[in-house]
Amino acid sequence: MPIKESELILNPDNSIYHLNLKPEHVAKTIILVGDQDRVEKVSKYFDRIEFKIQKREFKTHTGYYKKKRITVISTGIGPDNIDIVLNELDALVNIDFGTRQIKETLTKLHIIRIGTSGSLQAHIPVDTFVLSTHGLDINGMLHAYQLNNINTPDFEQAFITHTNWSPNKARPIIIEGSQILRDQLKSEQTYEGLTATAGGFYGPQGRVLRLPVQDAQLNSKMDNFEYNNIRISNFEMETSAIFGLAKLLGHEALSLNAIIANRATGNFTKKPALTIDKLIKYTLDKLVE
Ligand SMILES: O=P(O)(O)O[C@H]1O[C@H](CO)[C@@H](O)[C@H]1O
Ligand SMILES: O=c1cc[nH]c(=O)[nH]1
Repeated sequence: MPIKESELILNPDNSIYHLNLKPEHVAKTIILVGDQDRVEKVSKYFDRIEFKIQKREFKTHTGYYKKKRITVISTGIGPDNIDIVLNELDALVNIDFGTRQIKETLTKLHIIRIGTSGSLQAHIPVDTFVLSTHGLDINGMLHAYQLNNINTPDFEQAFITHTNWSPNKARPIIIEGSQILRDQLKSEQTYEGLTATAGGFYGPQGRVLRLPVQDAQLNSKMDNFEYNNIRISNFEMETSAIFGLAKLLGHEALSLNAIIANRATGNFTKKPALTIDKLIKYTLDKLVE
């Protein structure tokens, strides 16, 4: 059965609804960034840019870095946007837009997030890089899908018990990132850890300006949680959603974050642009090693 027009939505030019891309516009290696202004900060290092487009917060540049074809796309902020970007990217490579049928031979994408994040550990200072071995999903988006054993129930239960997680909030889900990409992208320059992905920047990450949060102790409970020598390293808003959807759809995904805030010590970087630029260059060079 062809997928209905209301479900697989194509624009009049046959590009996919939000990303505005056609299948020939995407490389098999995808870099995802949150901020649309970060797309140029990646593609300025390309030897050649073959395609550029933007719709809403979703800006795409495809080009070549040292002979490797790479697409860089901005996702905007949050796991809800990751639902759009991952589903549309997968459709671009794995659904025939002419017949509206799933292709018989599926294409596996390599998806790498280059983000910014707040460290939860005093020993992971600002201006360092964290590579996420796992994503801790506390925002709930992935519960819309059949998780098909991609998660780790014992690890999740240990976290729920340790934090006395409120049953009124979405059940936490823990998903491992790609081992292939981890081996490719790690080095002595990267800290490794479990990255918590929240559905908001303030209350959902324990920040208090004027509104009290449901559990004022949650961040300190998170920073001393440990399971099989894995600790929660950092907070941001996309990684677990990328890991979950990539795994369900059969893609490899990893996440690298520049640490711009340290929540344990309360400080914020004085040089966010420089640190992000270093992470971009680090990632591009690792991808072509
Ligand atoms: O800098 P990006 O990649 O957007 O990532 C982080 O910054 C945003 C919040 O300021 C969230 O998207 C968070 O995940
Ligand atoms: O603390 C932080 C810093 C960047 N992005 C986040 O989501 N949280």
